[in-house]
Order: sequence, then C-alpha cells, then structure tokens
Amino acid sequence: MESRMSQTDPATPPAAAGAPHPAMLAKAETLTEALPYIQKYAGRVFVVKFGGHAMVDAARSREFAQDVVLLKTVGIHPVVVHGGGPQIGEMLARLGVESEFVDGLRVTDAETARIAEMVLGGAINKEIVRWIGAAGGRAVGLSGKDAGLVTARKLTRTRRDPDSAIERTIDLGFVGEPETVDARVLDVMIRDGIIPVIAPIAAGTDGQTYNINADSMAGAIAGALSAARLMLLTDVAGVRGADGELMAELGTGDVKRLREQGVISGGMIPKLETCVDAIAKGLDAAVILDGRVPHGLLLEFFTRTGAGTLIKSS
Ligand SMILES: Nc1ncnc2c1ncn2[C@@H]1O[C@H](COP(=O)(O)OP(=O)(O)O)[C@@H](O)[C@H]1O
Ligand SMILES: CC(=O)N[C@@H](CCC(=O)OP(=O)(O)O)C(=O)O
Repeated sequence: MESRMSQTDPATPPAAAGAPHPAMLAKAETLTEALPYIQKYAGRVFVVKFGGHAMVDAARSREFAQDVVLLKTVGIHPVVVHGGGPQIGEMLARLGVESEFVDGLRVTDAETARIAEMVLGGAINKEIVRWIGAAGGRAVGLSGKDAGLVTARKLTRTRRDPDSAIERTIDLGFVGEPETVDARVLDVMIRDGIIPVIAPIAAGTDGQTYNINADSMAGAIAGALSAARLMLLTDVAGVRGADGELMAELGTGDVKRLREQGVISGGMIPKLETCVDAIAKGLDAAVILDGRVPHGLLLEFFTRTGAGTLIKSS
C-alpha cells in the first residue's frame, strides 16, 4: 500500500477536531472548481504551443509536461506544437551564421533551414517527449514531414516604402506557411492515448524543407482538428494594449488596428495573426499566456479567473 503523509503541515495551525484541515479543504475546493471544465472539455482537443522563450529551464519543462499529462489523464486531448526560436538563434551564433527577422519571422537560407530542422526536430522535440514520458505520459515526436501531416508553401511579405509608398516584396527564403494539413496520423495517435509533439518544419510540394513559425503551425493544426482551444505559451503575461496594461480579452476585429498603431510588434504579430485565422476557421477561442508561470496551463484551464489574454471573434 502507498504510504500517506500526515495531514498536518507544521506551517499551518491545526484544524478544529473532526473538521478537515484548511489546507486539505483548499485542495478539495481546487479540484471541485476544475470539475465543470473537465466535464465541458472531456473528449475535445486542446492545441498547446510551447514557445522557445517559455522553455526557460528544466523545472519549467517538467511542469509543462506534468500539466499536459494531467489533461490527458482527465480525458482532454492535448496536442503539443513547440517553438525554439532562441535555441535556433544560439546554435546559429555558435556556428557563426547571421540571422535577421522580418515581422517576427526568421529569414531562412538553405543552411539556416538545415540548422532549424536539426534544433527543432532533434534536440527540442525529443526533450519534450522525454519530459512527457517522465510524467507518465506517452508522447510521439514528429514534424510536418511525417505521414504528410503538413505541407508548406513559400511565404512572402510585402513592405510599403515610406517615401515612395511603393509596395515591395521581401524574400524570406525557406520560410513557409502551412498549405495543407492531413490530421489522420494525429487522430490515430489521440485515439491510442498518445500525445503528439510537433516540430514546426514541413516540406513543400517542391521537395524543399521549410521553416514555419511555430504559432502558424499550431494554428493550422488547431483548425484541422477543430480544437476547442489554442493556447500559446510565451514569455509575457499576455497582450499589452496601447496603455501598456495587460488586456484580459481582445476581439479579432481589434488586431489589425493594434498592429497599424504599432502596439503589437515582433513575435506578437504571427501569434495574433494565427489566432485571427484560426478563429475565422471555426476555433472557439485562443489564449496567449505566460509560459514561465509554474503550472500556468492548468491555472488557465481549470480556474474561473484564467490567465493571459483571451482572443475571441468580434
Ligand atoms: N503588445 C504586445 N504585448 C505583449 N508582447 C508584445 C507586444 N508586442 C510585441 N510583443 C513582443 O512579443 C514577444 C512574444 O513573441 P515571441 O518572442 O515570438 O515569443 P515565443 O518565442 O514565445 O513565440 C514578447 O516577448 C514581446 O517582446
Ligand atoms: C520562420 C520562423 O521564424 N521560424 C521560427 C521557428 C521556431 C519558432 O517559431 O519558435 P518560437 O515559437 O520559440 O519563436 C524560427 O526560426 O525561429
């Protein structure tokens, strides 16, 4: 039989005779607060994007994996898509390869694409699979290339020249956006109790390897699986408005204006574009939340207050 710890915590005063200890009662209340959410979302898919900035240390990765395994255990189906931008940056710097960003996207030549695939599909993917295994879950790592999960098409950006007002096309190299998603392999895994862990790399119909922003990859997969939620874990508390305050909610109609005003920039651009696209395709809502907060994912799922910024149709 498993050993049981004493109910009394030396730091808290003893409970009245016969009554449960207050600390134990608080634990029971937390569990009952979670009950309606477990009932509402049992059997639904949650796509969780674990950003490179959220993978701050081993403790955080372990807690993230525990949260994901707990969701699976109560009947919700998490699908993990991960990033690794800072880790790719470190490897490129070590190898002396320069890299630049346009609107939060890494301009990717053939060598950068090879290094991105090595870092994302190798080291980071297997590390997350390992942490999920350590938490008692069964995970399988894959990229868009496996079983034709995602095909990519080349992505280009345009910029308006401020002097001449002429639009010019910026070539980002081997940066792709998801073109098709064939989620059958994920359906098989989910049915078999496996948690898929997906790296944002895919092949194009031209046979080239494309580097895809991890938020875009997560959004495309959430759309294809008709997920209940897309959760983007990052290194900020959520989206900050023009006054610098955290926005608890944001309508999809406001995103374009915030971008034009320069309130959202850098990595927040692909994140919010992804949320808007995925909601237009039928996703209920998306959440941008702080991945550095211990068990932030569980707090968002299972408490009335939630955390981060909720993005809804408007
Ligand atoms: N309005 C905004 N609110 C919050 N963060 C913003 C905003 N505009 C730009 N950002 C930037 O977006 C970053 C998150 O994107 P990114 O660095 O790509 O994260 P990740 O690696 O998790 O995908 C934040 O660290 C912040 O610097
Ligand atoms: C095209 C593009 O920018 N790809 C990203 C892929 C990784 C990523 O998106 O990681 P984060 O979520 O940690 O930022 C990159 O090369 O950094």
